[in-house]
Amino acid sequence: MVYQNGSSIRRWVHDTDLKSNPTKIKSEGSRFTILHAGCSTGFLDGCNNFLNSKNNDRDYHETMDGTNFQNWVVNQLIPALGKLNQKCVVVLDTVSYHSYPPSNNLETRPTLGLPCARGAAAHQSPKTFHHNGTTTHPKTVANSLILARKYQLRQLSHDERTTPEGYIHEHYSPKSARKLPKSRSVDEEAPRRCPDGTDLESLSPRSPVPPVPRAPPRTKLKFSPPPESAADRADKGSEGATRVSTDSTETVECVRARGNMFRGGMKLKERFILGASVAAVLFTFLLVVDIQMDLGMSGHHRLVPSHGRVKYVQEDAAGSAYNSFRKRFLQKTHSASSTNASKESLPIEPAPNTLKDLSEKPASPGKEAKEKHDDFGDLMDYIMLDSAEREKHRVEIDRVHPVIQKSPGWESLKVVGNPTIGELRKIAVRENSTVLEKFHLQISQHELYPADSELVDLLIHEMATEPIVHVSQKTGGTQLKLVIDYPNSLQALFKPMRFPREQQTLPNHFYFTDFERHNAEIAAFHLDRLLGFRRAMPVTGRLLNMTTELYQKAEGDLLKTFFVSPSDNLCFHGKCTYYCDTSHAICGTPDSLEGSFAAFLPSNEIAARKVWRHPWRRSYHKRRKAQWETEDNYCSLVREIPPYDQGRRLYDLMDMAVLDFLMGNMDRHHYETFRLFGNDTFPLHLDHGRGFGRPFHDELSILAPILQCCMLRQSTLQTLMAFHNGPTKLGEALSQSLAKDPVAPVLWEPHLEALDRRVEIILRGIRDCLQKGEDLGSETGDEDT
Ligand SMILES: Nc1ncnc2c1ncn2[C@@H]1O[C@H](COP(=O)(O)OP(=O)(O)OP(=O)(O)O)[C@@H](O)[C@H]1O
Ligand SMILES: [Mn+2]
Repeated sequence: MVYQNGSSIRRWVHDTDLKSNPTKIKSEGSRFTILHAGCSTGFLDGCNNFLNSKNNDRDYHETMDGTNFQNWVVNQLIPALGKLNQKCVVVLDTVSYHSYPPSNNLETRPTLGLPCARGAAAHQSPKTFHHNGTTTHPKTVANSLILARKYQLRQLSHDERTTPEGYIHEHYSPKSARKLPKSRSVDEEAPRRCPDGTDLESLSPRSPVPPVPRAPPRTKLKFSPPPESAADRADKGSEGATRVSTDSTETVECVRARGNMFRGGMKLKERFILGASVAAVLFTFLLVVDIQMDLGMSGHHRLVPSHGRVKYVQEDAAGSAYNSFRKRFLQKTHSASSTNASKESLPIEPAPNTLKDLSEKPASPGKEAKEKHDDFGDLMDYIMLDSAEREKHRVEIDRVHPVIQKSPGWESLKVVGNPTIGELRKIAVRENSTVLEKFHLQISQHELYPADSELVDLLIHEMATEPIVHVSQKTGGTQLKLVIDYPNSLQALFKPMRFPREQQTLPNHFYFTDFERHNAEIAAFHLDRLLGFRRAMPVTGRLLNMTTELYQKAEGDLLKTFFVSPSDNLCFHGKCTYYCDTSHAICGTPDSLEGSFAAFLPSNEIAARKVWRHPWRRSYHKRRKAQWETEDNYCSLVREIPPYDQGRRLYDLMDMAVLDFLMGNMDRHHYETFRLFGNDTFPLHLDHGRGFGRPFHDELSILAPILQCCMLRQSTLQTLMAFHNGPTKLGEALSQSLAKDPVAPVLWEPHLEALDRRVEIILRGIRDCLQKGEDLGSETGDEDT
């Protein structure tokens, strides 16, 4: 069936088309049913039959019925087959109108259309598919190729109707979806006979067809989780193929026995080969489609063959410091996490009247906090060792690389050999250079700004207070972002507030379907600075007057998307790949709107950026796992590949993992560096909108780089230890830093508490790495941790 305007419910979405909005098709238009026959050389001439549907209620039986089908067979198919001048096998599925007149009684139904084409399918029990969530329509279970294919298409299209944002665009009955087309076990019991009851054997005086080898009946096939592997699919496919060949064989026999329309002298072997090759071609097609659709959201990575076989995580895999830490961690915090889980179960916490109320509440996990403070003295001792002693320790524990590393000399490089953009581009700071220009020119190979930078505060102040002169939409990325122009070429990237601070990640949302939070962008900048990374552009919050500062400064397409909501709030939705429609509009109260303003990065002319795929990127597919989740020694693979094989980059990824773990950001798919600094430069910390979503849950998998590689930059470890041992804990420090922001309090209190808890978890992970080394003597094949 084809819909005039495409179907809003059933759609094939190509990988490259994933960003388009499947809900866009509002009206499907007329529906056409196309009847055709094809073979290895293409569609048969004169076999096309286009039926304009009588209704649009998705039940095509109003249009397509036994009469139409028989007319088509008699008037089009048979003459077309005749013209071929060779013997043919016709493969059909088991829908009711292939037998005429239609009858629900499968056993007694006369088969006037194509007498024997139904094969043994009629003996199987009916199966229920759900259409459109409302009607239930009984069909026979697929045992022919075409129905087997239909089944798989449904399975695929269900997956792919899920946008990268995870929304499913059709009501889909998981019950029916999870049922596999029944295996041949039913057929095997059924006598080999034609559907009208005639015994096939009795019809055929010749020796019976030799049994076709079949795949052994599958005991159980899993769908999700764990994800269906390529091997599963291959199995399933071969099963389908076998079934088809069997059916075709039976069909051929019936046809021959009756001397019916397909009388001919084609050898049985040829027929079998023909049937099997048709099945193989279709199966290959299905597999290709499956692979294409399941590719990630973007591009390929040298580490990951795009359609590489998905392996399952082996919990006890050798070399998996990450898994062992996770196990130990989960054991230790089992009781604590159950209380957290209950807090999490509410999508939105009953918000306290004000955030102040909340901070006055006694801290809930007090009991644990009162436990003896672990100062991680052992880690401190390790830090104190000189390199010779560390080397000794390293040899003692048979480790191939040090856990904690003074970064290869880059701290000293910061002073010497740390060129700035201004120096490399030979652009001097002028008297009348703007603050943002000055900021851009001082960005250096190793950091965005020095610890004592005055420009950062100036920049933040300007972005928060300067008048807005122009507003336009930023292209790129998936969410709505605005480019804000101020006087003196100051520019900022604006992300609007969409949800209240207390809004948590919805329990059933994936990280890639999580909300974007403007306050996370602000807090991430402050956190990055506190941790001494200085790899995030300065961000400030600001309360806008939507009428005067957005609406009046916007133009063109953006302007057209402004409207007044039923509650008289001013709203707009802009144009973007997702969430840019009326139902995802950004609304003021009535026209004040909060947002984050990030200082704009230097233009491409001054400092172009290179985009890198993050080696520990998640799969962005709800059932697929990424390679790092399944590969025992993933880190050693990464270590071999430039730029991770030398210099600072791998240590920088560990830092990024620290930052992301602290704020619970799982959305680190790519990162960017400035090209002009080469490879030995820092990755920019950009895009933190999905951080700070689950304050009661600590997502250990974000620490995978650190725990799999067992490495951390020493300066980062020292910073974490300093926050852990006080006097000022990280949560407190962040709270103080954020207090100056115009939209303070920026974070909901539980996020600040989470920070201190997470600092300790990182330290425990590092300790685990060091200690695990000592256990190595008793374990085999674990040298790499
Ligand atoms: N401060 C900035 N100044 C200029 N460009 C920026 C800035 N921050 C980000 N960008 C650019 O805009 C792109 C999109 O930004 P960002 O990743 O924050 O948005 P997003 O909608 O979350 O994107 P995605 O959906 O790809 O995660 C970035 O890849 C980056 O190249
Ligand atoms: Mn993003």
